[in-house]
Amino acid sequence: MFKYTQYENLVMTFKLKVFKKWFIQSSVRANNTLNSVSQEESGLKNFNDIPGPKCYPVIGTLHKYFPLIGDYDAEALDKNAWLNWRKYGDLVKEFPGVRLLHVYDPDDIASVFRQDDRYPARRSHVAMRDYRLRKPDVYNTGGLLSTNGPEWWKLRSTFQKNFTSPQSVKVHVGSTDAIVQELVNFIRDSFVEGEDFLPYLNRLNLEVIGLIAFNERFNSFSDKEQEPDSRSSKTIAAAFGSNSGIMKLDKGFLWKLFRTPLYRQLEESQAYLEKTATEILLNRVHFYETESIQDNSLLCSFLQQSNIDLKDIVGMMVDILMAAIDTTAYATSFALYHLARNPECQEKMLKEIYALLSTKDSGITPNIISKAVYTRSCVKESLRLNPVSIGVGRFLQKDIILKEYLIPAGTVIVTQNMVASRLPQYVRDPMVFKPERWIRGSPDYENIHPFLSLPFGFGPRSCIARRLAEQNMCITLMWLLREFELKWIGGELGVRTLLINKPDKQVSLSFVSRNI
Ligand code: HEM
Repeated sequence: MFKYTQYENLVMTFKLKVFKKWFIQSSVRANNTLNSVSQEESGLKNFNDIPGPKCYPVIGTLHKYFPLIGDYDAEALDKNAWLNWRKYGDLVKEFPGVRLLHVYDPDDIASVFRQDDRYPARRSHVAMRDYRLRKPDVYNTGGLLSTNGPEWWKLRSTFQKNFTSPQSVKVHVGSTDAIVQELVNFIRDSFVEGEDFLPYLNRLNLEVIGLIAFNERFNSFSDKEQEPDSRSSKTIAAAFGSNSGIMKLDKGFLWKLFRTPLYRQLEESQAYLEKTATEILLNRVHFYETESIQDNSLLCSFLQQSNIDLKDIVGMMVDILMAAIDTTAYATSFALYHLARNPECQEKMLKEIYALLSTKDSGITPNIISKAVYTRSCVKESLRLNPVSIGVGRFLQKDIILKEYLIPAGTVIVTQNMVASRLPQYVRDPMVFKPERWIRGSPDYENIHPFLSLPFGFGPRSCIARRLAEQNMCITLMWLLREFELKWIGGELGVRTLLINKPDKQVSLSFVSRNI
């Protein structure tokens, strides 16, 4: 009979322990979750061991954001993120009121998205959600931006049909083209060199989204509408007023106790957007009832679906006004900045435009956009260097593993794509604006990690209007370059991180007519 010696017993126990650890770790890796497995047994490292700034009871790492004593600037999150990466590495934990993890390595970013839930969640727009849920006469939900879970999917699947399909986006090329011509005429007739160009890009994008989404013209380039108390000026201000407070309110808690000035700013700007949306909606409902005329607007398509509640349409219209104007205007500002500062890229893009748009009378078509490879690469490259958001936020709904650490459910993840996209280990000469790096067949083509630059997010929760936004940017850039030589007459342009990344200085462009 086989007899264990003491020594054999010890070896067997050790082997069993190693096997158990290996078995648990590999089953965890296979399932990518740890729901039923004790972390200690798995040998995974604890979340609290992830490096990060010092955390105190109650305030966590919020002290870093306090004026005077803190070394973080709440409006320079890109810089904070870069400093954190230098100091702590590829994973950085923080506790600014919630358990937060910054993720820099694109392999880890891929891992976050691959392990994402069926209903990917974000923890953002919390105060806006609170505001909307307190107005059940106007809204059914907190809206697409702030809602999570099956309720989010119900909204998303209802509204996304006409946003996302290539066919439904191409329908809007002609109308966008016509509005960009209004901007071109405005620059020729009225733009004064030295003025900030950003407000006019806001007007352009209000006009474009007004027409595409609601079949509504704001006439924002008219003298009357340029007045501060006009409908277009107030709508643009309300969209900014809503967006600019979101992130600070997400981090804070005082607004839960009383109406802080920032919460009141949010209330007022939401109320204005809501008023604009409701007026447009009521006009349209009446119009469609009496005229039964069809148009290509998103609103018309929403109204054609019998199962949509009008309150959900109001919520979606407000979300559109909030999400469309500043984002596209900032993204276009940075693209113009990079093109103006890189005359050789401007030349190449112009060559492509001349080949595709031989005369000024030719309109841009979907076919032209699909052939405008260099233009599209300029958009991509500009969004790599200057994405509208520093990264993508996700609220973990199950435990996941990153770099041998157990990241528990309930953690807020921020993928730091902007910082990573500017690191030499991932991109050659990362700070150089080089559209060719995206063009297959070009000697400068680089096989860039697919999770490095994610300006529109990723997966089922990614930007609902990605195609539309890219199309609008291409049309704007093509006409501005076709008509004018761009020169940058300002200083280096950085970002203010106000949920979305606003240029930190005025957009100082000189437009020299080409007359060809
Ligand atoms: C260059 C312009 C734009 C950029 C860079 C951009 C970027 C983004 C990003 C990064 C997200 C979060 C994605 C994620 O969590 O995975 C997002 C979400 C969203 N965007 Fe955009 N966006 C742009 C333009 C627009 C426009 C024009 C609209 C509306 C017409 C819009 C509507 C939305 C909405 C409603 C969401 C929330 C989607 C959801 O939660 O299901 N965006 N966008």
